[in-house]
Amino acid sequence: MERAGKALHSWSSRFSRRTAAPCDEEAELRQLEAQASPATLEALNSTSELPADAGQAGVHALLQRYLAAEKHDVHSAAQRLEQQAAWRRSFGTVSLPPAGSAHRPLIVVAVRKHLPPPGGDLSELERFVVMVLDTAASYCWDADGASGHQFAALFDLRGICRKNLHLKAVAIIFGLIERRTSRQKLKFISGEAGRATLVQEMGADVVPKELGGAAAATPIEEAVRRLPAWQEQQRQLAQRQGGLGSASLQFNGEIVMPVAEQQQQQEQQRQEQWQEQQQAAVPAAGAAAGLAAKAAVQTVAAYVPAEARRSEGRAASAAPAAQPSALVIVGPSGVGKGTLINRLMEEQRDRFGFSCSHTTRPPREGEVDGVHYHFTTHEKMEADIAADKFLEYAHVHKNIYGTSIQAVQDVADSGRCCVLDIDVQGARQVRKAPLKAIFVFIAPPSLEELEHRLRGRATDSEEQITTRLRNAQEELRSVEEAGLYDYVIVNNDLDAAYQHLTAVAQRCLAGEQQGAAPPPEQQQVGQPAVAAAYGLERHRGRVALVTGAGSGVGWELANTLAAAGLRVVAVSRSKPQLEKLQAAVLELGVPATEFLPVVCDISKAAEVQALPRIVAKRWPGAHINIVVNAAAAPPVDTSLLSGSFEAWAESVSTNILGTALVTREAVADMERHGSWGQVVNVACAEEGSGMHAVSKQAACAMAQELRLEAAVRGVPLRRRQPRAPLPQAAASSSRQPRRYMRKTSLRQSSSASLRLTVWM
Ligand SMILES: Nc1nc2c(ncn2[C@@H]2O[C@H](COP(=O)(O)OP(=O)(O)O)[C@@H](O)[C@H]2O)c(=O)[nH]1
Ligand SMILES: Nc1ncnc2c1ncn2[C@@H]1O[C@H](COP(=O)(O)OP(=O)(O)O)[C@@H](O)[C@H]1O
Repeated sequence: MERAGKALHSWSSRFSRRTAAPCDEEAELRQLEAQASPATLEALNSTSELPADAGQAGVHALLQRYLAAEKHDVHSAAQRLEQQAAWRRSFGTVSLPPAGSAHRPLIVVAVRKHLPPPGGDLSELERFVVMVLDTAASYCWDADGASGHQFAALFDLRGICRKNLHLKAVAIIFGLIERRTSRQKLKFISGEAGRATLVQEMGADVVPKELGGAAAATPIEEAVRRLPAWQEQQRQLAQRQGGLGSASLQFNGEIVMPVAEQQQQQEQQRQEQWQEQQQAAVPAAGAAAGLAAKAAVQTVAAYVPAEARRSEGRAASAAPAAQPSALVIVGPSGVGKGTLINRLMEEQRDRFGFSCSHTTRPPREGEVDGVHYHFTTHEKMEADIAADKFLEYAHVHKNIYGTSIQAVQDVADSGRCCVLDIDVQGARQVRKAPLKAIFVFIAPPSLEELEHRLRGRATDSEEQITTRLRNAQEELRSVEEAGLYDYVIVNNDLDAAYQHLTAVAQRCLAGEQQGAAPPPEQQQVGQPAVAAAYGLERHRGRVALVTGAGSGVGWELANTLAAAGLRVVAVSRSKPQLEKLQAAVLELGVPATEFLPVVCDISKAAEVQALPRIVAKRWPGAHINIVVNAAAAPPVDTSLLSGSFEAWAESVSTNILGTALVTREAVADMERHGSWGQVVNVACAEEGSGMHAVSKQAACAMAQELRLEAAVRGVPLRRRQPRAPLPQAAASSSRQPRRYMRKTSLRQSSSASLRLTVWM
């Protein structure tokens, strides 16, 4: 409050210094207030332009700003004020779910051409988006976790097209969203199917009518005023219903974005066509070498994503378009997993099949062998485990439980989505296995309620209940494990929990896979001697993305890295060049599964953003480890005095912006996976002339900026000399190899979730 007051004071005093002639401010203010509509004045109280708690003084300071902007013409200031207010009202809506609904409130921001108000400045837009996100965030991280409210923000981009695109405004919005949300929480929705998913996931009572729901939406500014009362009402309701007992169960909300459909579809189609061609071209013999040779991989092959199966030499046509992902349900005993799963099975038996586990625990009354469990003995189970028959197994509540590979295979063979009910230890193992799956943790509203349900079920002895409750506390803590679960569903109201579960289950049917599975064990390929020659041994099996791979240094580096046994993503605008490179790489004996050529224009954000997805699709569980920025526009016609504007623009957009885009997306991919990596910028400050030289100097300066930004994020910097010069192959290009690289390393000091090395 005090800080807000000070900020306001300094802001308004700055303003008063800028005011031209002294005038009767009081009288002007009164006139302006008289001319403005009461609704507009009322809305100013909660405007995002003011620091919180700015009060009446803040509103007056704001009105003074309008007066100053209109050179103290009260009538114009009033008009401008109304214009701004109308713009703000049109900006978006909030729909608050009715009391007792399990759905989260939805903020819908309509992104349109007139994003900034007529003549308005972009900083207001920035403040507005911040307010929307902050409102969403503050409710996501609800202080005591009692109400468990989560907001979702939906940025409706359907009104945007090439003709009316206000690029800077959209860039501001995306920048702010990216900084304030984890990408896992960001979803892109498009088309009719997307809309249906939106209604299903968010609930018809919060999705506005125009998006297919049934909610009446309120303008954002008005809803913001109603929020405290609404939240209080929900909190009281939650308290009456028992509340969410464990603070550890808080998790944040999601940002949902419908994107300009056409653009997304085109981009997707282009990438998919290319990928299809590449995958069809994979020769069977070489491909098999690239697959993990674990028993589980071969046996649950139906779950290995289609592209990997194709590369095993099976007929592509034999595989359905989207193999469902498995649905892994985890949660403490008595939370309601069985109840939820049974309902899913009853309602959608033709789509979902239960993986019947093995257990050494004796059957409960009514349990049927081969239906609820395969009941077995310790000896038999241990022998089967030793014989590698299990995908996972664990000692739970003093018994052994396990999922046999056969159980999953049986369901997969029937073409249905396989549902697993397993404990936390089992979930960790399945995460590491190459099984395409979505992981859901079912949480109780409170430990008391859990105990109540366990006793109410009347299937366990007092001793068993005590063991199960003790274990439950440990199991609940697993919710915080990074990358373990994709969704947490609190089973308070059974119908609401079931509705959430079915929404997730639909994603399984669509073959979606989420989360950050660690890379499966990889068979080492490539030539150890090549790797050793360039000091690349420790990078073998890692994913290196090389831009500018169609020619020159990029070509040579892609070639060499692939030969050394790295998985190479070769990026170029030229498909014919990539085809030639692919042929050359395969000739070196590199398995086709380890080389992924991608046609991509690195100066186009949408295309670059697709790269991590393409990598994950080709190598499930893997992500970009190394990025080599070797792309550069041709240094032709770039003279500063006589060159063409088009050539300058190409130099800047490829050499500077493209390099920055690829770096940002690659580092984000590393960060998402809590992993370390390298960024290699192939640049030399003294290279070329004209705009080309300027762009290369800028690429060098980028290293310094990267270090600064990384330092701000708490990633300390350490300079290091390169251990090895550029691969010899690169030396064959016209430049001296050593001058291409200056290497700097960034390391996180403690609890390293991100270690980043920058080479320049
Ligand atoms: N790891 C693993 N856990 C399992 C498997 N089958 C069941 N479980 C877990 O074992 C725990 C005890 O299951 P159960 O004896 O049926 O008791 P309930 O959960 O209280 O109904 C639960 O957490 C189950 O999710 C399995 O195949 N593997
Ligand atoms: N949302 C809920 N509200 C109240 N009781 C529930 C709810 N969900 C499940 N139950 C009850 O809790 C008990 C335990 O459920 P169960 O499905 O056996 O749990 P789990 O399979 O996770 O051990 C059952 O008696 C079930 O009817």
